[in-house]
Amino acid sequence: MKWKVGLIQMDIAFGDPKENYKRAEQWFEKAAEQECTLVVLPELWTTGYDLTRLDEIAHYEGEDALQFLKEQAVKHRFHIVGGSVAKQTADGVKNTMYIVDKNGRMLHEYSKLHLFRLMDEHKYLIAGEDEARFTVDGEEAGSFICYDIRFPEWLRKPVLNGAKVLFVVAEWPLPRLDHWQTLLKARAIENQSYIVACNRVGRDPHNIFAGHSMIIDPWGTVISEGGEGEELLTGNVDLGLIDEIRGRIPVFDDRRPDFY
Ligand SMILES: NC(=O)CCC(=O)C(=O)O
Repeated sequence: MKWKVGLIQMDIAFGDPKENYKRAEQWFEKAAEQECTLVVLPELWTTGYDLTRLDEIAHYEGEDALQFLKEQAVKHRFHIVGGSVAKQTADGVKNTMYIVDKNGRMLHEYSKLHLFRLMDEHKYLIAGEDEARFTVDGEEAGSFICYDIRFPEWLRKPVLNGAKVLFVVAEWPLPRLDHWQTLLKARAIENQSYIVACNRVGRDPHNIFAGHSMIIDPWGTVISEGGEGEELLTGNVDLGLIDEIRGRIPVFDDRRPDFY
């Protein structure tokens, strides 16, 4: 399977879903012009980290955000890894990613497993308990949200069940840009998998965000990397490369799971 992926490295209007829908719609137009076949949005792309106003701005059961993603996918005939949105549930608000295919079918829902205390997530959000593994175009993949990438054992899990590409959506601040780049490269190399990671840019009242969205191949080579401004970052993902790399260094055959 080959995809032309488009990473929407956008700025996000703080606490203003209506404005962010408009912006996302324009980015989707650009992705269609570039003939992308799979498009990725960043974390919390409708609200940003306006956590104190979630009562007002979180999406009731995620419904309107999911509907928007489905319509855009059908309109442009591409798959969408829908970043994440603040989903209001009966138990509290989750940081939730939706993945929809080009026919407007929801393929997968994943809520962030690891809440990031440094940005107060633990005070306003509840953690998810979903599996990270899903299938798109018949290919196994994994879904992760930002801080999740610091937990290698969590990214390993879908890979041990066949995942070849790991999608990451983020609002990762600039002061830890080197962590972002290093962790993503390590996750690609150790898992011999593609990493497709979309980060936001711009600033909110508390943070400046790093951009530097990345597409990394299973050898750890960075195929495309964004700068620190808004852009649609594109690159080709060829899942045929996975078997070649895993054959070159057979890490998965050489594991000693009896010891760990
Ligand atoms: N939104 C996040 O989860 C940020 C994670 C982060 O910045 C980190 O250093 O980890």
